[in-house]
Amino acid sequence: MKIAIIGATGYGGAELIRILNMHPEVSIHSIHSSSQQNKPIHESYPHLESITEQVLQEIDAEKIARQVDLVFTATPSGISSKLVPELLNNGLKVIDLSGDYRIKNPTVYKEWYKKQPVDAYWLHEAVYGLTEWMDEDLTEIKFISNPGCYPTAALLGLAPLVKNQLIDTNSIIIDAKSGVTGAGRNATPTTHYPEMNDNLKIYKVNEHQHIPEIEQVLSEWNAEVGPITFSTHLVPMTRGIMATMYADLTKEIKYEQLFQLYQESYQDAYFVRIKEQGMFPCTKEVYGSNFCDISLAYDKRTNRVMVVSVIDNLMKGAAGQAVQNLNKLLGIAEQSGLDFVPVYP
Ligand SMILES: NC(=O)C1=CN([C@@H]2O[C@H](COP(=O)(O)OP(=O)(O)OC[C@H]3O[C@@H](n4cnc5c(N)ncnc54)[C@H](OP(=O)(O)O)[C@@H]3O)[C@@H](O)[C@H]2O)C=CC1
Ligand SMILES: CC(=O)N[C@@H](CCC(=O)OP(=O)(O)O)C(=O)O
Repeated sequence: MKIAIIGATGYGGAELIRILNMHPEVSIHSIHSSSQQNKPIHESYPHLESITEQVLQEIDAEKIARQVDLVFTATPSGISSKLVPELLNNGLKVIDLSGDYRIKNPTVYKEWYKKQPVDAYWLHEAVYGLTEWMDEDLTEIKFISNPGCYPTAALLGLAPLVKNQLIDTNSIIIDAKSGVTGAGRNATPTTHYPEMNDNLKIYKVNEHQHIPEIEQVLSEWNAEVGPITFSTHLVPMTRGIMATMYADLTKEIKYEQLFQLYQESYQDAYFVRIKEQGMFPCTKEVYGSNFCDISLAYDKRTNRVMVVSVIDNLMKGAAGQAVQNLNKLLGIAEQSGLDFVPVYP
């Protein structure tokens, strides 16, 4: 399949180039930028020099549609909302990495993103791409909205508990931490080195735009789920997300039963690895890979369960999951082009 990448100069776009270059069924026909046209991508990303000589091109939906079958839009929220309808109207398939098509209620999107929502028609067209929990036959799908990075880690960690009504749905607390690439390539006063190095920051308290995304999916799984508590922290590391989640169990249940439930829930999920008791995952064990590693603990004193879920935000949290979704769309093995060992240490 021939594909194009818009937003190729960003971290998500560069990661798409890296992994799609190794994909057996895909060729990257063109890469696009709104600000760096006619420049070779390796000027922005020297690590790509030997694998591509491609030059960044303008964003012209009609022209792209004549040349490729599918476009990845690794563009900011508020930009994808304008770009994607144009691409779809030209007959292209699209996998969008932004937050513009994840929230199904336009009023909720506007409240949390502080941006103009897209027309409800396009929200309806978008299939939410949390790959492990998608029921649709994706080979017929034209448009996938890739999940947010934090929601991916949190939802994969909570799914078995919520779907099986094992927790008090009003007791969910998600305490999440992210590496700085989660904020994109442009430095800001919050993310540049002297501010971030040797520092730990909590941010967007009770205001994070991923709150409604997580609540939307949890309540699709279990209608009783109410508002969640979700806190986000910036950690002085490049990649990685750890979501530590707590909830009250509705009945007494042994650790072994919980562990078995998680193993069964993810027995066919190549990229979700359930760790043995006491083997809590760390972000480095998934670094540069599409894996999500999950561990559980049960505190019998409080009857509370704790779930720890780690991903690489640029991979399973963005480009990796987008390629996993492409594989579903192509009807090929979900690990095609993604089957590599994490970088360690
Ligand atoms: N970083 C992460 O961990 C994750 C990111 N995401 C989402 O993925 C998307 C990309 O994120 P990320 O790569 O980190 O962001 P970056 O800020 O690193 O890159 C954003 C890209 O968007 C392009 N862009 C900016 N303005 C426009 C415009 N007006 N028209 C077209 N393109 C534009 C920029 O390229 P240029 O200026 O050259 O056009 C740049 O390539 C975002 O929606 C983000 O929220 C989702 C999950 C995780
Ligand atoms: C570390 C960091 O700043 N992370 C970003 C993730 C943003 C993102 O991925 O945005 P959408 O999913 O909404 O498009 C944040 O917390 O806002």
